[in-house]
Amino acid sequence: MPWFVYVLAFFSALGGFLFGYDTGVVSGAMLLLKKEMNLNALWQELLVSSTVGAAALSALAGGSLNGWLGRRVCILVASFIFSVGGITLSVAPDKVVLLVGRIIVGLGIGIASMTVPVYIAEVSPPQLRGQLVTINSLFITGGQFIASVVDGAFSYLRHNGWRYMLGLSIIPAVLQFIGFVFLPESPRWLLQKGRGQEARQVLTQIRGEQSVDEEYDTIRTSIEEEEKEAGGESLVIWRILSHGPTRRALVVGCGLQMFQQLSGINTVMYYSATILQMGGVRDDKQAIWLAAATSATNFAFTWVGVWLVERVGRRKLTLGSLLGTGLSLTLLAVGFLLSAQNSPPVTFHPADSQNSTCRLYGSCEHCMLDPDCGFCYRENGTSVYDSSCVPVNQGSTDHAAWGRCSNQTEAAGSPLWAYNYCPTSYSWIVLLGLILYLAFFAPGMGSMPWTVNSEIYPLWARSTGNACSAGVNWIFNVLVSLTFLHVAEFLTYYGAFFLYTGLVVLGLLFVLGCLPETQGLQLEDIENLFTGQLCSCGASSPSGNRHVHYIRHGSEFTPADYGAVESGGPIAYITVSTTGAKCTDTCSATVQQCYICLFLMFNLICLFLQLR
Ligand SMILES: O[C@H]1[C@H](O)[C@@H](O)[C@H](O)[C@@H](O)[C@H]1O
Repeated sequence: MPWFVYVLAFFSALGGFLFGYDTGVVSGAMLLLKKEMNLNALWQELLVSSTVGAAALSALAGGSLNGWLGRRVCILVASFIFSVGGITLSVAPDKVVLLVGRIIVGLGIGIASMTVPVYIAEVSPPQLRGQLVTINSLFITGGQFIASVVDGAFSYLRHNGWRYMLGLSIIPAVLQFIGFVFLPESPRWLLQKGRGQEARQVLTQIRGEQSVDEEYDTIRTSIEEEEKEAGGESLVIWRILSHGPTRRALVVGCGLQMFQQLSGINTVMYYSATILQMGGVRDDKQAIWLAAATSATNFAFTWVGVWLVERVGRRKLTLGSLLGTGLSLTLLAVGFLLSAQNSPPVTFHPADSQNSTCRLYGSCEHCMLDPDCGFCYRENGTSVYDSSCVPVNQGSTDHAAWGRCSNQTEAAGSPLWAYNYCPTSYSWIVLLGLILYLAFFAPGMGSMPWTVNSEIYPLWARSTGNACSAGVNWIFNVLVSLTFLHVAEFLTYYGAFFLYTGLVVLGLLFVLGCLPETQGLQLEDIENLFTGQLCSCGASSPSGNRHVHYIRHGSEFTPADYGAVESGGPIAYITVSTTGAKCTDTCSATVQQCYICLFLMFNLICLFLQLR
């Protein structure tokens, strides 16, 4: 395979790296920022979620930008925005400029997240496409990993450390910008815009020695057919919704992105430090480094996805991943449940706690679920004693508002402060669940939604389809990560993780019924997988869904006639048809499973509410 396609994949995947870096780096930067700029909870939330919110908006807008300006220009625009954002953040004199910088970076992330997979898919040969697009996911998790290491390294720099953390993203952004000044546009986009000559040149450049005539003709014919079929001047999104196969592809693409976020990946990523603290890691620095180990696990297992995607295919990889993710979430939930059931009681009621609500809680579990309270205790080996529930300091959650935990010292025998977690001896189950969760999630659900979305839409709908699905990903990202603490407050930690398990089960049914296998097919052939009913997609596979009819003078060939075809017998024509066979059976079974699942989830939630 010519090396040039790898160069293209590398430079475009730098967009994925920036996506991962900028979303990952903020947690460590926030630890320093909140002290240096005296940020209250609202400002901290604003600085974290403004980026994700801006990414959602720009991903949605990126669709028209992509169709209009092309993939290359969009990647150039995104890397320019990343550079401006990085510079703004690193020189920010106050929190308002910081907020502006975070919004600028978010705009870049949104455009990159929807353009890069499309560009890579369009320049890749079919047999390598899955692997090359999955490299983008590898760069996302790689960016998150490097961000956590940078966070760890600069956390020792009390003053201005955050400037380096946030500003370092300028390097890959500038590198990508310079690279794309010289790299070519997607040949498919060029052909769509009627720039056939340039498209042929680019294709020849990317494919090296190989002849490009066949590929060029396939793309051109399919664009001509698409134009006839999908024609009209109406809005692309409207054309997608009124054209059966693309509508189904959109449902599958958005559904996958939604379930990726609903399986709770970003609560696990953002709250890994809390989960690790439950595991007994109390030191801030140690927690930061262990959080780096969490993102390293996510990164390491994304490699497994890159390795497996062209071996087992997208469908099996996603199904296996969802199954493992569901089981690990159950383990996480059980770990939290056991910790809650064995939560240390409150044994000490300080005299000055009279008018605080914290004094009402009888155990650490209830105390830590209230964001205004924390648990102050002493420890003797594994047993907890002299424990109280007291208000947290509003300026920093590292201390109590008053009393023995308000002025912590490292001295032996001094009381310990736990905010957001409880000391427990079941934390190893939670840690094991966390590692297994990432090991199963990363290779499939972490990367396949991006990979599958880059290939399931016909060219005319590709930019808009990817914009919508990336937008859905970001919207659910905000929803899940912003609601986690409230969900945990209402359902407890174990309830929240049981809820994610239920959602993963729904995702499993969705993938089982709706995700076709796209491995090895030309981008132009994939639309055919969506011609049947939505729920029959799962029955399709590149070979399984194709029924070849050899027809001679109106009658079908028998296997005995096969030789006649090969020896040039009297064949009238051959049709290759894609079928949505067994739709009704699969469909009603899937619907039934969905109802049962919803019913079970409802029961589980009721049970937790009663348990509380
Ligand atoms: O595919 C990525 C990846 O799995 C990341 O770890 C996660 O933070 C993103 O939200 C997701 O889109």
